[in-house]
Amino acid sequence: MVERLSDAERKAALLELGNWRHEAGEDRIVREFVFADFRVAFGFMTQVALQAEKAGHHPDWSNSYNRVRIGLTTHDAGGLSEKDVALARAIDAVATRMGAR
Ligand SMILES: C[C@H](O)[C@H](O)[C@H]1CNC2=NC(N)=NC(=O)C2=N1
Repeated sequence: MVERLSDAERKAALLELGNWRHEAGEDRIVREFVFADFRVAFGFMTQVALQAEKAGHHPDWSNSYNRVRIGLTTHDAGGLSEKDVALARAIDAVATRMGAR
């Protein structure tokens, strides 16, 4: 079973990720992505879904037209784990390729 990140590990991860915000209550990280239109936003979600399946780790997310809001936490660990950090990195790479702002 994957371990929850310590305070120091979480702080280091947030510094590295940069664009993600920590929600202390649920111990999760969140980021909102804005794309050119719905077609691009949905393409992004499709790419992220494939990565999530590959990782066996899945985002909590919502979509409204060209916006995708993503929350990451590890239910099994009761908070943030290295799996969330790894998925956030992968998500950021897809978002950059797809011109997110
Ligand atoms: C059995 C399966 O691997 C687990 O239920 C996985 C699936 N995806 C998951 N995704 C997330 N975000 N947290 C989990 O704890 C989790 N657990």
